[in-house]
Amino acid sequence: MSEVIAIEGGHKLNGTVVVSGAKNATVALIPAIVLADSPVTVYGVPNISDVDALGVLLRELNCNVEKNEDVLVVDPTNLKNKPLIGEAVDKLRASYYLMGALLGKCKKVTMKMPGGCFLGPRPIDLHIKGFEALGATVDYSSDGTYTIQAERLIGNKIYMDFASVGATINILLAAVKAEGKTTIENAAKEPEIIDVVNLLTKMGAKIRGAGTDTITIEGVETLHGCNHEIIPDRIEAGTFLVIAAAAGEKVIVQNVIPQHLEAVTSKLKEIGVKMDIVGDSIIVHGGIENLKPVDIRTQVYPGFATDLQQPLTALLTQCQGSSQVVETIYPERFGHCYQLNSMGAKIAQEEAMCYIDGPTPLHGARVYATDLRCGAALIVAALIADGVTEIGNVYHIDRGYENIDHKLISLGAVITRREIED
Ligand SMILES: CC(=O)N[C@H]1[C@@H](OP(=O)(O)OP(=O)(O)OC[C@H]2O[C@@H](n3ccc(=O)[nH]c3=O)[C@H](O)[C@@H]2O)O[C@H](CO)[C@@H](O)[C@@H]1O
Ligand SMILES: C=C(OP(=O)(O)O)C(=O)O
Repeated sequence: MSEVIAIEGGHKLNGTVVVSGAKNATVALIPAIVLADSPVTVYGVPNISDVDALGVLLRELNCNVEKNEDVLVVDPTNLKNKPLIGEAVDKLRASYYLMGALLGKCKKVTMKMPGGCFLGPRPIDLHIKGFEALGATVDYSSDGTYTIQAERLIGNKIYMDFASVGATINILLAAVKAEGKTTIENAAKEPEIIDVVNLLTKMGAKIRGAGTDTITIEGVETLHGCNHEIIPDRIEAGTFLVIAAAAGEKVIVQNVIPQHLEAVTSKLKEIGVKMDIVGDSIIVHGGIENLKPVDIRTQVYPGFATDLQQPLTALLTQCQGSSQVVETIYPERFGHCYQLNSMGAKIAQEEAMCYIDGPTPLHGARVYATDLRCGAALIVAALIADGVTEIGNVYHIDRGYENIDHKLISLGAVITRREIED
């Protein structure tokens, strides 16, 4: 059995939507907790399936995990290190943060290659090089399992060929308890990295430079419990800005950090979307009449986020003329184009680019979320399409959007969810 959501297009959205805690921060914060010797309480935890899968993995490691609404308490006091080779590892990309966290805490980790959205090849060579630079040996067995271990972890200077989000966080997790000083150069600067560093600092870690391209870590012997509130999800917020622009009349997107959204708000302004920023809210005055085409190039933060490329592409189908998208992070992240075309869009894809010819009326169809943000793109399209769109593979969407059906229904969308035979 699997689930599909059916969206009846054409209903104008109005009202307020509250953004949840950031998926990409949460999924790193939870593994980071195993480094502590006492319980950590995290507030603002989104109710998404990635969090459920991490709960399974932490319980496999004998951590006590309690979740009550958006509050998560993890007690790692009785942690037992064991190989992570079960199916929960496949459910999300971020299971790989347990590599860095367990290596840092226990000096040994065995786990298989992580899952997550297929966006083309997603190697983890930079993570591995970072662990090796700290003194670890890495064995990769033919069944796809890594064993990473070290007698001692010793701080080092690590230059990353690419400012990878995952490698930056994984090296941080392995280095916080290493002996001496580690410097990560060409580190990623995403807000989620700052959030992880804030948690680690509250746990007693000594880290400087998060949010810049040079992060230094002075190793400490022990880390302890603390309380932490997760930052709002800038990708969920950006998705709702696009949804509001496409299908909204007046929609207030609440609980945002506007600076985190500058790349997407400036593109939306260029398209002609009217928005007002008031404190931690963005008020969007939507409507797809007279939108201007734009060119987008995805980049590392603070550039335009690859995770918002797909939902924005759905809006670009309604702009008056040709738009162009260049994907520099994941050259194959174009699974949504075929699906949008089956709803009436005119998108041509070539290598790491796509060209969108607009405006094209969209019609309801049976489509599939090929990955999480493809699912978001299909939701944008379905809300403005003529008729009913059925979106399959909803489990991708549930990995990263808390309660998406109910959030949209509260704005006036008409959505149902049902199970189907596979
Ligand atoms: C859980 C999480 O936070 N996921 C986010 C994270 O993914 P993730 O951490 O996997 O993304 P990275 O920043 O590491 O990857 C970016 C690029 O670097 C390449 N690369 C990465 C690591 C490596 O060892 N070798 C290598 O070649 C990747 O294939 C990709 O082409 O950042 C991406 C880029 O903003 C986002 O799309 C994902 O939503
Ligand atoms: C690609 C994404 O997630 P992950 O890295 O967890 O697969 C995403 O959030 O868009």
